[in-house]
Amino acid sequence: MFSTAFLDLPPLEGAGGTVLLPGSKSISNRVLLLAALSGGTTTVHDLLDSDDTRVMLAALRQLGCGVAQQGSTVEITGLDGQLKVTQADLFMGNAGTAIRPLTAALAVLGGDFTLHGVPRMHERPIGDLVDALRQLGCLVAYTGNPGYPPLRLGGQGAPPRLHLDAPIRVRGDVSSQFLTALLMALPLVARQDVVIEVVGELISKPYIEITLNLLARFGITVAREGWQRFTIPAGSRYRSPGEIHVEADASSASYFIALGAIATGDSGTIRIEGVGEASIQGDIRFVEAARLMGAQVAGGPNWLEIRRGTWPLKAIDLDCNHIPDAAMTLAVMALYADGPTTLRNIASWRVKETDRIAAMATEMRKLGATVEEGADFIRVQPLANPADWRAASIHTYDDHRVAMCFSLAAFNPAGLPVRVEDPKCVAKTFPDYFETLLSVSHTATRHIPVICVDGPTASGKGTVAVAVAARLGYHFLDSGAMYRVTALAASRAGLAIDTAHEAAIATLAQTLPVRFEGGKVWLAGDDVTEQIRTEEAGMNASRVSALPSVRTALVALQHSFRRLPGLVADGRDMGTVIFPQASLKVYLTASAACRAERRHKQLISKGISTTIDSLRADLEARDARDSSRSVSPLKPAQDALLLDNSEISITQSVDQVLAWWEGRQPF
Ligand SMILES: Nc1ncnc2c1ncn2[C@@H]1O[C@H](COP(=O)(O)OP(=O)(O)OP(=O)(O)O)[C@@H](O)[C@H]1O
Ligand SMILES: Nc1ccn([C@H]2C[C@H](O)[C@@H](COP(=O)(O)O)O2)c(=O)n1
Repeated sequence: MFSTAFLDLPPLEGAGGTVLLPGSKSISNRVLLLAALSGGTTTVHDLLDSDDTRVMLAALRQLGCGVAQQGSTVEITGLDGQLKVTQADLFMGNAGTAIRPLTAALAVLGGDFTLHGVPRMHERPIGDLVDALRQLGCLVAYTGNPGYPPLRLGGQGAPPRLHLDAPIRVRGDVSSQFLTALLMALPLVARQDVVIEVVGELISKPYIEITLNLLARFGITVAREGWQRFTIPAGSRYRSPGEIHVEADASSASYFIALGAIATGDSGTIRIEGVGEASIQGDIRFVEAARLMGAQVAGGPNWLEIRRGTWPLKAIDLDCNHIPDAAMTLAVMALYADGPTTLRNIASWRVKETDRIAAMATEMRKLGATVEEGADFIRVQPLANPADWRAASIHTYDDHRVAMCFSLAAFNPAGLPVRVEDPKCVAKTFPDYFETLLSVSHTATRHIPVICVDGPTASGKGTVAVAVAARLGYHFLDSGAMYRVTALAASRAGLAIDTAHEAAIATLAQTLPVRFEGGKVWLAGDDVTEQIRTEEAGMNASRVSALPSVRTALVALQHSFRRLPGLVADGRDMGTVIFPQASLKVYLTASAACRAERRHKQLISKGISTTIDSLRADLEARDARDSSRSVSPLKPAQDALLLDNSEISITQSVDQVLAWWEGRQPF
């Protein structure tokens, strides 16, 4: 997951490949609660691992359920319809799919519970559900603003006396989750037939279909008359199915369906695995909307393949009540359409993670689009000409879907980058969204930004480059490590590091079995991270790096680090030879005295005893060799910015490089 303050997506062009999507949030949280309310153990496969499912799992643990997790498989040992713990304070984060059904289940079971969440959760309405529960005889109190969490349930010791004779009326026109909550809670107390009547036009019906489908898997068959009246039969009792698989998330699939429709087709198709046309999730009908806009979509029971069809996309005018979450993706697709697109009947967007109509309109305007918004619709004018697009920093409102949707703007024909603020907000449903997107997206190499940090030994290049890469979410290339590993490989092969063995060492370097992984360096399966860090290894690296054929042999390996979303490269010739077109080049230096002192401290902290004088002599010798060799000598690139950090801290050095970088961005 990208935990950076922002993620700059370079302009993207093509896309192709296979994506395996995380499990559906709606199914995951429903299944967890149903398993918790059933008796025995339910093994849940392919569970989504996200903020919202973690919130649910934590609550279930607090309530006394057994939770054993191994990767994406979780075993839940349920409560068999009885409370084990009768008092708890439950944190619900911003998970609507957790707070609503838990509120209903705990309210009918009795006990004394408080449920609260993040500030935005306390702005999301829950009054219609509370009204229905109070009608039923449950004790529910608002401890903050009336109509919104936090809530206190029960508190009077004995379980509530429920009035089950009359139909329980619940509004269905604000959120279908209130009905879902009742449908999941009432089987716990169905000593007689229990009837729920929906007041108003029920929105998001496909989510109710998911609920009914999953209830059936757990032994509850609900009778339905249209979408107004639901009956839970007397004697209903939860029965675990033993094992259950969670489908991949159809709403998450929408971004990759859109990607296939937008990205230039010559890179092949986008294949999605884990969800297909037979999905029980309502958002699978996004496929129909994407086809209307011109996408070519083929599919099977649990896979989809998408490629670009009509281009530009076709504008649509669509009632999106049946696909409220995925419809946000259509709004960004509309930027690539042949006319204005209107998405209607989306009032529920206003009470989601953020006011999504306002958020989408505001952020699309930043991209240059003309957007009209109403209480329950949004109309988007396409950005027909490349010149109409603007580079924008997209605010994401702690809303995973805003972040994911706007990543698609990086395919703009103007070749502009897009900044996505707070990219970690995707953790709500798809923690690795950006990694997945970038793994199937392509762009011209020249679009992938590179920051070069060159300089003499112990100037702090590595330290600064690693920190800059971490702040930007970029890859990091430690080119010195390649020469160090080559020197080690040569000595393991019994080759003296001299011109007589240049060809043999270059051949070794060409196929060097080296791997850089999680801060570790592996040579043919051996962890050589520490071994290549000694002063002797540095000196050998300096010698090997003076051999021209060895340098040539390592060029392709260094270039291979230039991957999306960007690279920070540290070395001696990054800016002069390896990445001469880099977007920013920094030449980092410090006085020899200062560098010797730093290296001394570094080695002492590792328990290696040495003297400052000998270190200074070594590093001056190394500088001399690196600067005077015939090929790619150490020197600042002509267009490098010089930073002498003798008198400034690491933080100041990093901030300076980032400030220079920021100064070159168009946002
Ligand atoms: N202002 C500073 N900027 C960067 N590093 C500093 C600074 N002050 C102290 N250091 C320390 O200097 C030491 C040397 O830094 P580092 O290993 O990053 O240098 P380097 O240039 O990559 O060296 P080499 O070329 O030998 O790999 C580190 O222990 C680092 O923490
Ligand atoms: N781009 C590079 C990187 C390194 N070298 C050589 C010269 C150095 O003395 C040696 C070790 O580098 P370090 O790990 O200390 O950065 O490798 C080079 O020639 N070109």
